[in-house]
Amino acid sequence: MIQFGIIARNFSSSSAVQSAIKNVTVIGGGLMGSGIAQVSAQAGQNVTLVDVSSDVLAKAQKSIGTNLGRVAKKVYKDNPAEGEKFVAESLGRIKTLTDPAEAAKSADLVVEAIVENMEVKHKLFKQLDGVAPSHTIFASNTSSLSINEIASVVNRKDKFGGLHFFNPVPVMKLLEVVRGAETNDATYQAMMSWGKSVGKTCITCKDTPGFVVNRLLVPYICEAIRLFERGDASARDIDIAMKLGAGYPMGPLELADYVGLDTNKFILDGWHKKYPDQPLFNPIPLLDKLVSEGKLGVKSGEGFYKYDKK
Ligand SMILES: CCCCCCCC(=O)CC(=O)SCCNC(=O)CCNC(=O)[C@H](O)C(C)(C)COP(=O)(O)OP(=O)(O)OC[C@H]1O[C@@H](n2cnc3c(N)ncnc32)[C@H](O)[C@@H]1OP(=O)(O)O
Ligand SMILES: NC(=O)C1=CN([C@@H]2O[C@H](COP(=O)(O)OP(=O)(O)OC[C@H]3O[C@@H](n4cnc5c(N)ncnc54)[C@H](O)[C@@H]3O)[C@@H](O)[C@H]2O)C=CC1
Repeated sequence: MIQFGIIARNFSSSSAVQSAIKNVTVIGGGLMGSGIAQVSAQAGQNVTLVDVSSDVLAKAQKSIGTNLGRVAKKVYKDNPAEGEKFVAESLGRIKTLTDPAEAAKSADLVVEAIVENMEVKHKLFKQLDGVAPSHTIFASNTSSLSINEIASVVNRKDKFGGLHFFNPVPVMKLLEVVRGAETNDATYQAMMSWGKSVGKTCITCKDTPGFVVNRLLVPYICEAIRLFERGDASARDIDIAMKLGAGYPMGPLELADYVGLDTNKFILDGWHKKYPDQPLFNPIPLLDKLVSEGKLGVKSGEGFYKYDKK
């Protein structure tokens, strides 16, 4: 059962974890950025959500409203008026912009959640480094890229780290806090307390491929795809096995479809290129085939399973 207890404590009692960070700029208003903006706003922070696309921003505001409504229904089930107030106040703390430089000028913390591409991330952080106040902490929500490599283009390497959230952000309780080679103690502590202030349980990770979760999850999903590819079991049986035999909320092939097969492939290919001697990161012909056919999972309507298009 999903519990919103930690989230609820953030705005409903004086025991909420305090963070010195009050102004958060989230760059990228897609799946992850909208969730990060939501949890920050519901914890009482001033949020600027940035995307290059104003359509994406409009969509993000709509989905944040819906998801805040889900939280309110649960937390304020006996007091709907208070729930409506919570939704309106949280939404009121989120402003949207299409210019990252403008948004960084008043930020205590910038959390980047844009496309998983090193060059694009470099271009963004280089620009931000020139305009953000000197105290501003920069963090990336990257799933698979090196934090040190992303940070290599900024001068404030001591104020740079990883804040890796999980999908769906409002529900998943973990936050991986990644210390880069030059992340200083003050930045690390500030990231840890900010993570707690938005209701997450934080763990500390080194800047290694996939940090903790994805280093285990990616090979696990890949082994499940290989097992299916060999014909050792059906997709449904593999998923049932891991749900009922290992207690996972989703089976590995369902999860691969949920995350996106293109994302799975992108991560695997990147790691294979970087670590060619690691057999766990070898390409998987079936995964390559599905992606080349446009079968990307839930978002395209078909992956290992078929889905109704929304
Ligand atoms: C090679 C691979 C590489 C990885 C690639 C990179 C990705 C990364 O870097 C890291 C990641 O994020 S990995 C993915 C991590 N996420 C998971 O493993 C999700 C596993 N699934 C689940 O936990 C549940 O099925 C789940 C929570 C999704 C749905 O739960 P249920 O099955 O119980 O379904 P519902 O009854 O619909 O939902 C339960 C409660 O949660 C609320 N909810 C669901 N989705 C939500 C969303 N998007 N936003 C806000 N609330 C949401 C839902 O309302 C429901 O609440 P209640 O009705 O109040 O219980
Ligand atoms: N999808 C997932 O399950 C997870 C993804 N991540 C990571 O989070 C990041 C974002 O992933 P998603 O939210 O899934 O992607 P997404 O594709 O849903 O959203 C990315 C957004 O960034 C915007 N964007 C691209 N370049 C930009 C720029 N220069 N300035 C401002 N906005 C820009 C795009 O318009 C898009 O709306 C990636 O680094 C990904 O690896 C981390 C954890 C889980």
